[in-house]
Amino acid sequence: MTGGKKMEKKTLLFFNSNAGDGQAQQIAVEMQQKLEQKGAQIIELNTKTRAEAIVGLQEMLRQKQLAKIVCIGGDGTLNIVATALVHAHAQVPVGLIPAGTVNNFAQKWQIPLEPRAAIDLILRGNQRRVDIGECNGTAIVSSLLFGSLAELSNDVQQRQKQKFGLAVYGWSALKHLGKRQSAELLFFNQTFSLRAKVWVCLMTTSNYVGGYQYLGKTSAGLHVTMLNNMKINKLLNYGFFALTGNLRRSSTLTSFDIKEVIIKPVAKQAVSVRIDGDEGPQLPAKISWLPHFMTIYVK
Ligand SMILES: Nc1ncnc2c1ncn2[C@@H]1O[C@H](COP(=O)(O)OP(=O)(O)OP(=O)(O)O)[C@@H](O)[C@H]1O
Repeated sequence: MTGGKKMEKKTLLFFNSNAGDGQAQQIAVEMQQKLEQKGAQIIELNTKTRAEAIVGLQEMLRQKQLAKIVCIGGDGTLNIVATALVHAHAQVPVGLIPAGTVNNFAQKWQIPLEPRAAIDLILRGNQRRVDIGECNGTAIVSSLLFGSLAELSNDVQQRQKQKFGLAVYGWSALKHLGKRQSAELLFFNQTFSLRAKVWVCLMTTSNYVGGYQYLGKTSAGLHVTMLNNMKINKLLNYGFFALTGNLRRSSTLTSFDIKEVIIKPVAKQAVSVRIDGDEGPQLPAKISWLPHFMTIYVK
């Protein structure tokens, strides 16, 4: 800037009063004081919907107003920030104060679940770049899910999740087991193609899902795990290996790591995708791995 005073970059405090048990707003007040004591200039973004929040954030990123983003919420809230970073092709460091129900991303990166400890970690300033994914323009910070399990998750509302916790997914699964059909899908990129009947397909950016380590050693890329048909004996086998962190040793699964893939239903069938716990687009979808894309504050 010439002639005038150089505009000082600000810290965006982005929070979601719907996340977890609804404490994010209260946490935000305390975090604002802590950040201001350290000399940060705080701005907030007040929006009503996810779509509005993405557009608002994108605008701030384009104007290069932000020194950092402090995000208070779970994976769904962090996904809004990451999606705006993807749209704006921007690199602004992101600090996470976990206030969700599961907080998978925070557990993976050992970000303290206690807000004061999380803000101290951000203030220490240690950063690293982490891998995320992208599906038709939406970021994937932790996971993408489609198939019967994803559809039954669509039946679970945030209100029920806050009241009953994760048990609502188990209840919904029991209600639907046997009712839903698998979908015949084509997975392809420039070097591979696979046609499979899929009951459920999970893609993750790390070896964590639902706050637990479910995979051991993995190679570069998004980690894909598919259940091709669902019977109760398969479910038990799958559960055993998932709980012991060895999901890929289960004989009932197809799994691989991939950097880019297009997924299309073979017939005209509506298959919706869930990303980081929120309802996402329908297939077909182009899914890409974005290595070292997002800068976060870590221990
Ligand atoms: N600024 C916002 N405006 C509207 N909706 C938002 C906003 N921020 C987040 N949301 C939505 O609120 C819902 C809950 O958020 P979030 O996923 O962070 O919490 P959670 O579900 O309790 O946590 P977790 O994903 O870790 O289980 C999500 O559907 C998310 O998209």
